[in-house]
This record gives sequence, C-alpha cells and structure tokens, in this order.
Amino acid sequence: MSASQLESLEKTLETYLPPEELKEVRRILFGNDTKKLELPQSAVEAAAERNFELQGCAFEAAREQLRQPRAVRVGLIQNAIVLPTDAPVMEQISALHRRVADMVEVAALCGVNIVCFQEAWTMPFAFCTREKAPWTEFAESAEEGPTTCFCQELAKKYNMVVVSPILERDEVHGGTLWNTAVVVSNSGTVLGKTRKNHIPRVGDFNESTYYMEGNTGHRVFQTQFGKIAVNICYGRHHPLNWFMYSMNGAEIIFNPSATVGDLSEPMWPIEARNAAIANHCFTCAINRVGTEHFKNEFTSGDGKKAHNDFGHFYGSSYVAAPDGSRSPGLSRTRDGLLVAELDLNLNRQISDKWSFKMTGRYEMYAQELAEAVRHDFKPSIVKE
Ligand SMILES: NC(=O)NCCC(=O)O
Repeated sequence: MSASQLESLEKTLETYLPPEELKEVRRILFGNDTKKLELPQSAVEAAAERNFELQGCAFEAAREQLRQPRAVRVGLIQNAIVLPTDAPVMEQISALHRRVADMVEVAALCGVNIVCFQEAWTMPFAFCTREKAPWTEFAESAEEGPTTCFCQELAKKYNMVVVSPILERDEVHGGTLWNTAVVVSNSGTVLGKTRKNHIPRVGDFNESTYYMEGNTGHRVFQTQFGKIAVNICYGRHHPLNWFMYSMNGAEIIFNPSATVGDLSEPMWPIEARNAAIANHCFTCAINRVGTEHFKNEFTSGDGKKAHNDFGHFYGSSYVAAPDGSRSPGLSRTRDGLLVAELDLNLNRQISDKWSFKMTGRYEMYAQELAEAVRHDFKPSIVKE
C-alpha cells in the first residue's frame, strides 16, 4: 500500500481491533475520549454532496460554580489544490476561493465561531521549486488583497472569525514577501496579522528563497470567542514558539501547515498535542492533502534524483486539549472540515491541576538563555 492510500490511523485501528481492545488502545494513544458532536443533517448532506469529509467532536470541562462553560466551536479546513499548478494564477486562486467558500458554508451550518485554513491556502506549495515566477504572483496584501476581502465577506456573512494564512506582499516595506496569517474578526474587520517566525531548511522545504523570518513576535488576538494565536507550520517544532504565544495569553493556538509524510508524519500527532499539554491551552493542527506536481523538476540537494513533486501531503488535521486528549484526525487523503467544540474552562482547570505556569522556572531559564545566546557563552558542564 502506498503512503497516499492509507485513509487514517483511526480507521485502520477500528477495522482491525476488537472493540474492548480498541477502547484501551484509544485511551492510551489518544487520551480521554472526545464526545461526538451531532451536526445538522443539512451540513452532513452538503459535505457529502461537495465531496469532503465532515467530522464533529466536543471537548468537555467540569462544571464550575462561579463560571459558566465557555464553549467555542472551531473549524479546521484541509484541502487539496483545485487546478493544476500551471493553470493561470488568478484562476488557481479563484478556484480555491470557491472550494473553501463551499466548505465554510458548511462550517457555518455547524455553528463554527472561528475557522482556520491551511498554510498558504491560496496557492500550491511551490516553495520547493525555488523558482520565483509565477509563485511570487500569488502574494497579496494582508490588509487589502483579494483574499482578505474574500475572508471579510465570509466573516460578516457567517459572524465567524477567519484565520487566513497567505503569502503576503508588504507594499509598505518595499513589496517584501512574508508567510503570514491574517486574522479577520467576526465583524469583518481585519484584526491584524502575524508572521511565521521560523523558516524551514529541510528536504524540499527551502522556503528562505521567498520570505524572511517573521517580525511580528508572538501576538495574540482577542476575539469575541477567545484569545487566539497562530503558530505557522515549522514553528510547531519549536517548543518556545508555542510557549511564547501561551505567555501572551493564547487560549487556542492554530498551527496551519503544509507537510509531507516522508518528512514529518510520525512527529505530527505529537507536537501540537504536546504543546497543548505543556501550555494549558488548545491547539489546532491543520495540514493540506494531495500530491502537487510541478512542471519543472527540482532537486532536494541530497544527491538523489530530481523530481516533480514533494510527495504526499497527509492531511490528518486534529485538535488537542490541555488534558492530553485529542480529536480524531481528518483523513490523510480527502478534503475535510473538522468541527470541534472546546470548553475553554478546561485550560484553567488543567492549569490548576498541573500548575506548569506556576512550577516553570522562567526567571532561571531567562537568565540562562540570556547567557547561552552570547558569543562568549561557556556551557555549564561539570568535569572531573
Ligand atoms: N511549510 C513548512 O514549514 N513545512 C516544513 C515541514 C514541516 O515542518 O513539517
């Protein structure tokens, strides 16, 4: 069986394990079971008609005496590109707008409050080619570009916060390019933008040809539905990156990504989940699906043969909670919408239980880190 044929880990476990064993395996692998979220029949039918997977689950928290539950519904959208990578740029963008609009409409039927798309969602993930044309033409203004205007319409129409990760062109700073997530409030105004802090230089992910390390720090966006942050793709390998969003108060951290099986699949289920545990918050990891073919061959700089594709983007988008539980993953092969209801009260409940924010020795780390980044740093090693 090829990597792109396996539907999902959960489906394989369900197919082959007897029910009692499956329950135990699920408990050990995935933590407390999430509740299945009943979704409207109209949404289920629309998803089937539009050929994408729809899953719903709920993370519950204990009832408290002084606080009401703080239920918020997030929607994670994963999708394949619609047109071939050599179709005209504007046609590719418009086709993706139409596809995602169809999926957001279903998210609205499911009562989603905050929706997040995958990294660089308006384009093929062409950074592997290291060619500038035509890929830089996909870049748009974060404030006024056609994609942001499109998201503003969706946000207003559905009273939904929209997190839209795009390739940004910043005309204020000489037309520079950035890997940026635009956060559009449910009122339709652009709340702000946040840029990818870390650039991969691994395998075919050589994105430094296109944009620089982000300069927006670890900002958190206060929305009507909670405080959110966006840790874009490769940032998920950096525990301190998650940590700093959490330090600024993030209750939900989205991780819009583009990554392939050969490179990262065993790490995928662990990293965002571990971040949720370590930072007492919810995390939402989103990855695109499909295999994208490029006209011109490129090499990975590893002595192997040149090729025309990255390999298989394995989807598997999921939500993780601060108690270590997680949602089922979306398919490895199909477009999908995951609707998860999160009771944000769980963050403080788990924080009160495990107290990582109290037991963390931040002053000590800060002091030692400040020393470690100096050019004349001497590692603290005790020798005989
Ligand atoms: N887009 C991106 O940052 N990909 C890097 C590969 C990975 O982090 O798995």
